[in-house]
Amino acid sequence: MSTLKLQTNYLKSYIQQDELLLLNESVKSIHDDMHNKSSIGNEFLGWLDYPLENHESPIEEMLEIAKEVRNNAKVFVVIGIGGSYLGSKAIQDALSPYFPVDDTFPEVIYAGQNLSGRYLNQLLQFLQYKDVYINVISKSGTTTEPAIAFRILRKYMEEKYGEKANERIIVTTDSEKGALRELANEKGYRSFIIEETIGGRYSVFTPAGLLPLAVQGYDIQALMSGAKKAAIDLQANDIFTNQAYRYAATRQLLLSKGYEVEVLASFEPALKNLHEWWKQLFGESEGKGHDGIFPAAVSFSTDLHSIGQYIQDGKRFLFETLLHFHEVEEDCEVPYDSQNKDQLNYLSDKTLNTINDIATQGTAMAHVEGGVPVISIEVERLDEYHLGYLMFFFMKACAMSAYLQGVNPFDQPGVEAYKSKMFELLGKNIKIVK
Ligand SMILES: O=P(O)(O)OC[C@H]1O[C@H](O)[C@H](O)[C@@H](O)[C@@H]1O
Repeated sequence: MSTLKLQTNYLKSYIQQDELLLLNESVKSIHDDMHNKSSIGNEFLGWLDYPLENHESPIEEMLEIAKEVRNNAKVFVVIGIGGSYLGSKAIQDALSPYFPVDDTFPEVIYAGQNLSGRYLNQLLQFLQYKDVYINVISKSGTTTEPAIAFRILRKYMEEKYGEKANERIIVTTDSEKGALRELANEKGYRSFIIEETIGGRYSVFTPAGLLPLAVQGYDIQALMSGAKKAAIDLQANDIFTNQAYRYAATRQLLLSKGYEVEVLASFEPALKNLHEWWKQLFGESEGKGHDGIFPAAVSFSTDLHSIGQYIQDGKRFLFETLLHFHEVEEDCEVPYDSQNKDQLNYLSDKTLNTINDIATQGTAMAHVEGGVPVISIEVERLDEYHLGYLMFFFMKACAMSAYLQGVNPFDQPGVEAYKSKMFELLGKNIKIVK
C-alpha cells in the first residue's frame, strides 16, 4: 500500500501520457495561482491551507460541548443543507454501526435538508420525551430549508425548556454577517464560525463538520490530521507527482473525449452519503455553462444488480471511479455446510470482506472490458484519518478540475434559480444576495 495513504490507479483511462504532459503546464500555472490566491474565486480559497493551520482552541471548545451534550441529551439535531450537513453525515454514516449498538452517545439526526412536512412532523414526534440539543449550521444564515426547520425547532425548544433553551442551541455560521449570526448574538447562543473564505461544500473540516462528529465521539483530531497529511502530500504542482491533479486532469481529458458522466462506485453501503458529499462537491463546482462532468454514484455490489447493466452495456459516455478501502473493521466468515445444497462450500474458507474485495476486482475487469474507463482510488483504512485524507484529496482535485474546465469552482449561481422561482410563487419577491 502506498505510503501516501491513498493510491490512484488508472486501470484503463484511454488517456495517453502525452495528453497529460500537454495539460501539465496549465496545471502548474493554475496551482501557482491557487496557492498565491490570485485565481478566480480566490475569496473562497480558505479551505486550501485550513488543515495546516492551528484550530486547537475551537476543537477544544467543541470537545467540551460534546461532553456536555453527552451528559444532558439523548438526541443532537443538526440543521443544515448542502455542505452544511453532507460532510458530517458522510463521515458519520461511513463510521457508525449499521445497526445501533448502544446509547453511549446521543443519536445525531438531521433536519433542514428538505421541505418535507412529513419528515419534520415525525422528527418532532421522535423528540418527544427526549432531551435535545440543536446545532443549526448555515454560513449565509438565510438558506430556506434550514431556516424553516430552525424556526420550527426553536419554537419546540423554547416551549420545552423555556429560558434554558438558549443553552441547548448551538449555532455554526459566519463570524459577523447573516440572520443566524444576528439571532445568535441576540439570544446569546454559543456559536462556532465558518470562515468567510470557505464555501459550504469545502467546509467539512470547519466546525460545520466537526461538532456533530465530536458529539458522537468520533476522533475529529484524527480527521484533521488526515486532512493535514493530504494538504502536505498534495503540495506538488504537477500532474505526475500530485495524485489529486492527476485525477483532475484525467477527468477533464475524459470529458473532452465525450465521457460526460463520472460514476463513483464503492463496495461498502456505509459510504452512500460520502457519495452524496462528493456529488455536491463536484456537481456544484463544475456544473456550469451547460458543461461539466455529471457526478453520479452507485453502491456495489447491490447496484450491480440494477444500474450495473447500464454501466456494463449502456451508452459509452461514462467513466467509473472505484473507491476501495483496503482495511474495513469487522468481517464475517462464510460457514461450511456439510449438505452444500447451495454449492457455496468453495467460499467457506473466505470471509465476506475477501469476497467483496474480489468482487471489486472482478467488477473493474468487467467494466474495463466493456469499454468503461476505470480509475481506482485505493484508501488504506476506513477510519477518521483516512476519510480526512480522502476528502481533502477530492477537494483539491475538484478545484483543479474546475479550473482546468475554465470555471470558478467556488460559486453556485445555478442554485439560486429555483429559490427565486419558489419565492415568486410564494408571493415573496426577494432577490437572493449570496
Ligand atoms: O450554509 P448555507 O449558507 O446555509 O448554505 C448551504 C448550501 O446551500 C447553498 O445554496 C449551496 O447550494 C451550497 O453550496 C451550500 O452548502
